[in-house]
Amino acid sequence: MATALQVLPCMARAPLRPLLWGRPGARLASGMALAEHARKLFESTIAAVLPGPMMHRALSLDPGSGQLKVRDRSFQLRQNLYLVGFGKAVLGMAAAAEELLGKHLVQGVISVPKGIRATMEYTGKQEMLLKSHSCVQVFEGAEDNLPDHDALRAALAIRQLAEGLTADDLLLVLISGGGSALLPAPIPPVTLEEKQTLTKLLAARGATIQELNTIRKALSQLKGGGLAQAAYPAQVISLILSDVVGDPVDVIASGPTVASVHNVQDCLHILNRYGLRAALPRSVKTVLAQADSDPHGPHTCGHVLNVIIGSNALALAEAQKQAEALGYRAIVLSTAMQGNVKSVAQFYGLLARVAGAHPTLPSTGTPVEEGEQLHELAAELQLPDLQLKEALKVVAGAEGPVCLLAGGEPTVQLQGSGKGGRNQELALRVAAELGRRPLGPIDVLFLSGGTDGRDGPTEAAGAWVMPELANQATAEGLDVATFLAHNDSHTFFHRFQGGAHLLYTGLTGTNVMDVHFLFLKPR
Ligand SMILES: Nc1ncnc2c1ncn2[C@@H]1O[C@H](COP(=O)(O)OP(=O)(O)OP(=O)(O)O)[C@@H](O)[C@H]1O
Ligand SMILES: O=C(O)[C@H](O)CO
Repeated sequence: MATALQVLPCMARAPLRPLLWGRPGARLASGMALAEHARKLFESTIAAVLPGPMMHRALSLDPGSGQLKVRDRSFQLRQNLYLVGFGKAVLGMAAAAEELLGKHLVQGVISVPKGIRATMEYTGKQEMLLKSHSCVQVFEGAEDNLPDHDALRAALAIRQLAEGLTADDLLLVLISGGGSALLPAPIPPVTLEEKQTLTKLLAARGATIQELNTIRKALSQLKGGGLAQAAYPAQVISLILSDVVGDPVDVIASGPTVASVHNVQDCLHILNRYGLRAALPRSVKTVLAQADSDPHGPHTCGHVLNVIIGSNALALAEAQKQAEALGYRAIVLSTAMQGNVKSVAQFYGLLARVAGAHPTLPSTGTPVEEGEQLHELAAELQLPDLQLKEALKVVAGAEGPVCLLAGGEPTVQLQGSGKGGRNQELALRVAAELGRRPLGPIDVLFLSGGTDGRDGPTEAAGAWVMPELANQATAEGLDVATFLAHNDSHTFFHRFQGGAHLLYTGLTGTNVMDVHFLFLKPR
């Protein structure tokens, strides 16, 4: 009731659009349509970045001559092809490589997430599976995206294969996000457990992926160019599916085929920043002390071709096409959504508010103020490719519904011990922002989903929300703020409306970061 009353003044100042609030039933129907569109769009976005199509785009083989073309480079195949891979998308990438290059393939080893083959079999995704008598050995490990002994065994098998190669051989390296956890080979005396603890602490304290992977590289035999070095003098082709903003090849999966440019000072700064330097285990200190005298020098990677074959930008380009096919004016806001999840949520909240209030802009002070806040926040977030003005122009000029698309990876600083993930936490925070004050005469839906299908250590890929959520939750006895304070977004969504707002895809077999969709539909 209070909400409806607060909305009225805003309606009175909105002369540019017909304001049809509709009966509650009609509003619900409109909400349902948005939710259906959101789910559809999420599914088709993921389908666009499945490994097979991207591998086929990057590679071609002339069956007569055995010439393999990768972008504008040619390589001669003559039963001299070896394959290694690690990452959440690597099973499907390996299956595509086997299909394309199988008769030249001598041997392979890949390290992929636990349970991924069973998931692909169960969901009938045959194209993601290797042949039954494949020469590629599969290791499954890194449950919950943490390095474990299975992943360590895989890393050692990969190292052994690489070290056995000669100058006549060609090593195809398949890399995707999640590769760091699936290729752990700590430099002794650092143990797997010590590395696991350190990376977990850094991640929980909000370290960026660049910072996290700088430390991982310094403590690893294979990261930071170590794998390329092990494979020398064989030629190395790395095909990389990017899950990092800006597609930096030295950061994705900690750059095992890219020489590291970081030194000990960089590592110590990072450890200092997160208050971890004082409590470092002796083994880590020992390895860092040795690091500068034994770098994986830049000269070690001249034999490598690193190629990005897919990214978040590709996924969003497809999402834009699909959204337009569903009848929305669509625009990609950014492929580099980074920063604290709280600020990112505030950004989307303000964006929806400014977009919703747009018709009232000339006649009221408040939305102008919010417009300024939005621009200030955008500047603070430092999103290099943000198309904010263009997006607001699209909203202003649109006759019908609009879909704003973005991708990236905000950071969560864990404070509570609840169960959640980046996407679910972002969605819940956006719901809280949207529910703070009434919006203009529009229906709004926000979706945040991880393209790998797993949001943090949960079974869900993400969640979708609408402005009514906070009030509806209160009516169900669920307090959004309390769940947020404990980083317990998954528990919240699991309980709220029987889990209806959760996105479940299962492991998708790909990984190009997260996608965010903001649907705005004038009433
Ligand atoms: N309870 C929680 N609430 C919110 N976020 C969480 C929670 N627990 C973990 N996270 C976040 O989940 C992230 C890890 O998620 P996930 O395992 O999906 O990794 P990822 O970053 O997608 O992995 P990769 O980049 O290696 O593919 C971390 O950023 C962590 O802060
Ligand atoms: O594996 C990793 O390091 C992250 O997914 C970034 O690529």
